[in-house]
Parts: sequence; structure tokens; C-alpha cells
Amino acid sequence: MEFTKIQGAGNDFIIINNMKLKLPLNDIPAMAKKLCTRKVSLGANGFMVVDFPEGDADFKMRFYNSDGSIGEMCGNGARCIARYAYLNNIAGKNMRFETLAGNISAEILEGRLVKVQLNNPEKVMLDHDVEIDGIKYECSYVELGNPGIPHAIVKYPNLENTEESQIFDLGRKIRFYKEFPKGANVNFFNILDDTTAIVKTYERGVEDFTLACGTGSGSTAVALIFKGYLKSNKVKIIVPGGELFIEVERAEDKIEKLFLIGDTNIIAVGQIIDEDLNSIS
Ligand SMILES: N[C@H](CCC[C@H](N)C(=O)O)C(=O)O
Repeated sequence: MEFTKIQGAGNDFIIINNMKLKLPLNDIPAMAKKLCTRKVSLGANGFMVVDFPEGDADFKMRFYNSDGSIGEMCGNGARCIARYAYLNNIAGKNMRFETLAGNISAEILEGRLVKVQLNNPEKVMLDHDVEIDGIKYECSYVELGNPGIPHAIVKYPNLENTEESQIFDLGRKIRFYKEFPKGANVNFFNILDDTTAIVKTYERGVEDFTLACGTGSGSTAVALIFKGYLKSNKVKIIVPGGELFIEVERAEDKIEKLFLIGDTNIIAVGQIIDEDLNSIS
């Protein structure tokens, strides 16, 4: 089966074109889980399927986390699938595609940079502190799109000197926090200057930290700008896998446009064999 392996800021994905392969959608979650499992298969944070659009968009993006669960959207995935679509003549440099969370537009910039307009925040709860093991953490809750991809944005002083292993248990507990109906991706942040934050994300559906989270960076930027921690509508989010840039167009307390910009890197194009796949029902 033909595939492309691509990563954006260290968030890595497998992409297949189901407009050609025409695989039954019921088979995809198990296939995604198997192919995303490192060491025993190709390995990735997520699995993306290009499919026929239902409306007048260029294509549909179906996103699956590495555990096979469906994600409403994926920001770095959107950047990567946009580059894939352009290089495979599925779309032009400016494109629109459908996702569960709503339509996304993307623009291929110079080199390997891609800019996507993320779904707007449909839910913003700036003061949604969480209490874990008797300790209170400053937290905001943001959902981008409708249905929205859920994000918890948690202040963590000295994050830049904190190992992920030190906050893995905390990340997992907040990911499953009782007050988050859909669970949440957990974005720990610390402010580095007026326009820069560092973010480390424990991702829902990966159930571990990833090197970057695009919608997490966008959600974090929205919360930090509204809370006055970041003092610009153009901010840099430093993530373990590199840097992501967020641009916000806002009218007072309403976000009108939210952009994610970052690098992409095509790792491989080829054929997936994985002999176990045949045994997947
Ligand atoms: N794990 C996320 C989906 C991927 C989000 C992240 N990779 C991004 O770039 O937005 C979820 O299930 O909500």
C-alpha cells in the first residue's frame, strides 16, 4: 500500500490516499493503530487519510491518533497533509479541505513552510484550574472547531528545565480530568518573553508527550494572549521538536482568524508491507 511519512515540528504522520486505495473506513482505526506503533511497524503520532470531499473543498482529511482513535483535527497534521496534497497535485498552493472540526484552509509558503488557518476557538474557558493530588494548577480549557479538539493549557514554571518524565503522571491525570468531557490534550507552558512561550504537550490518543502539537500551540497562544501573558498577535511557541508560529486576528475578545505556521519534512514515500496487516480484521 502506497504511503508517505512526513513530519512537522517533530509531530510525525503516515498519509495514504484513499481516493485511490478505496479501503473500507471500518478497517482504518485498527490499521492506524498497528502502523503507528513504533518498533513493530512504521511508527507515527498519527495516521491521515486523504478522501473525497463531500462539499466543494479540494479533499477531506480524516485524522486518527496512534491509538486508532479519531481526532477532530490536527494542526501539524493539517500542515503536513496540505504539503502532501500540493506535491501530489490534489490541490494548489492555496487549498481548502474538510475535517471533522470544520473546513481548513492552507497555503504552501516558500521552501517547506506551510501555513494553515486553524478552526476558531468555539470554547474558551480561561480560568478552569484543575486540582491533582491536592495541588491546584492554573489551567485554561480551549476547544478549536465544532466539534472541537479539546486542549488544557497548564502553567508550569521552569518547564524549560523540566523533563517530560517528571510531568508524565500529571499530564496523564489532567488528560483524563473528570471535568473534561472529551478528555484533553495537555499543554504545559511557561512564558519566556512577551512574544514567546515554551510548550510541552501530553497528547490525547497518543497517551504520551509528542515533540509538538499544532492545535495545542494554537490553543495555548489564544489563552495566553487573552490572559495577557503574551503581548502580541504574532507569537512563537517553542516545542521540543522545533518552533511553531501562531498569528491571531482578533476583535477585542473574539478570535476572527487563527493561523499556524511551521516547517514540514517528507521522510519517506513508498510501499507499506507489514505482513501483520492481513491479520487485522
Ligand atoms: N491528539 C490530538 C489530535 C492531534 C493533535 C496534534 N497532533 C496537533 O498537531 O494538533 C487529539 O486527539 O485531540
